[in-house]
Amino acid sequence: MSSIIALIAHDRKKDEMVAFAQKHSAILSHYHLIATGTTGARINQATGLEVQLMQSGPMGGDSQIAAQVVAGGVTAVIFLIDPLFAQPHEPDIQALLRICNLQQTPLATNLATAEAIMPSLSPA
Ligand SMILES: O=C(CO)COP(=O)(O)O
Repeated sequence: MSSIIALIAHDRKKDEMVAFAQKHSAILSHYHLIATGTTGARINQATGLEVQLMQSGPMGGDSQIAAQVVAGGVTAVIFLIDPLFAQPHEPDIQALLRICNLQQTPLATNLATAEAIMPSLSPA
């Protein structure tokens, strides 16, 4: 049974992610949440939601989430990407995007898409 949601946000998107998690905390609370380190800590502080923390993105957190997608059980990845800022770990980011596409895992890389897929994640 798929029951994991992964949450990731680049630095200049973290406030957006926190607001998103607050808005949708009722839905998110039904899932096992995993997140890159800093994003997950911010979400936990702001919402009280339990979040399994991976490494920070630049330290391999995106790769850990990619491995979880391969392992199975990830219902969706919400990854708020900063399109205006180069990341030192760009290869890891591209690998995560590729793995999601390979595995047919729903992947939102901007807030508009994240909002659009949330109704489909609402538990019956
Ligand atoms: O860099 C990231 C994703 O590529 C996010 O990592 P943090 O949540 O640790 O800042």
